[in-house]
Amino acid sequence: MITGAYPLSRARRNRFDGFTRKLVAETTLTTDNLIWPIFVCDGQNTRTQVSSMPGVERVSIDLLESHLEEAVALGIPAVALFPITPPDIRDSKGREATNPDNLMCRAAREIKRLYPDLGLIGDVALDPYTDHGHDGLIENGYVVNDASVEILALQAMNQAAAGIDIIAPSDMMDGRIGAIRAALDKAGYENTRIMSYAAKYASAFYGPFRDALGSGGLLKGDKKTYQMDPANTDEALREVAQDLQEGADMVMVKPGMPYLDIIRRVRDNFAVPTFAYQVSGEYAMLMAAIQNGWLDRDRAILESLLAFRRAGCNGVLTYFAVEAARLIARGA
Ligand SMILES: NCc1[nH]cc(CCC(=O)O)c1CC(=O)O
Ligand SMILES: [Mg+2]
Repeated sequence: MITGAYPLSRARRNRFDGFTRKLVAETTLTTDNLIWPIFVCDGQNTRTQVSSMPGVERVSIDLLESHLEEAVALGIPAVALFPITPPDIRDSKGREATNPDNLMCRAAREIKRLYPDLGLIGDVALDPYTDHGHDGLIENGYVVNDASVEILALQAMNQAAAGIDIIAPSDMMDGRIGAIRAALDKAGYENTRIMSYAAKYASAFYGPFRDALGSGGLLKGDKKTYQMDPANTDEALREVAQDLQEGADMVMVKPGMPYLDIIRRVRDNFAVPTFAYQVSGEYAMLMAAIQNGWLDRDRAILESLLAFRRAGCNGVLTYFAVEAARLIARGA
């Protein structure tokens, strides 16, 4: 550490001009760091807006080619798929999750056909498929662990068979990473990666996502018996340690911006590929201020994403992915 006293040391010298600022920058945000979550819906030529997420759309499979074209051209490495299951297909056990022709699998096969080099991340949890909106099975009003894990492993295999490259369990059941890893390996999918939502908090910031999926109105109660308490930080390290031990290749912290401290601790303690999800509520919050003219759009987007890199993330799942990639391409 240089401690030379003023006036010999002037911190502002390295901020004097643009090229010097670039030379001394400690972190960068590139398009390689961006993962784009997309919502896929049933039907033909169907495109609907998510009202609480201005600019975010649900699109039917036949529109995926044009929907993804720019993202692919800009070099976004991967997309995360979220299916909108029609209410009449949901049931108490989330059976649709294991249907090889469900929306997620059909979308995955189509995207692989159209864009074979685009990485596909599949969310594993039962909430898009259950009529109660929970991520697992319910017995006597409680989301049960081990029986849920059995179905989640089948769901993961179903996705791997459809061409999903990275399985991303977001359910927060105990032991699901080990069960999924064992099931994948046994079925010959030993190179299918697992990005674990290892430290996922019971957060108010998922509200707009649940609107997008149509699971918000269905959800009975809350997810506090399986998602983490926002008060906790040591517990996040134990969750990550366990998932790594069970075979996770990458870990995720979620939500993002209110949990940058967790990201930094995970990075420092484990030095493994670490991701964060800038969730729907964060997007809604930023967009609301941007639309009001209260924040400068381009700068707010890029600064919010750079913060994840500074906190130690390899990459970020963000609804701003395409917008950010455009800005990066322009050299903003
Ligand atoms: N397994 C559900 C899931 N997967 C991703 C999100 C939230 C993503 C977002 O808010 O953008 C959620 C919501 C929840 O746990 O209720
Ligand atoms: Mg866990």
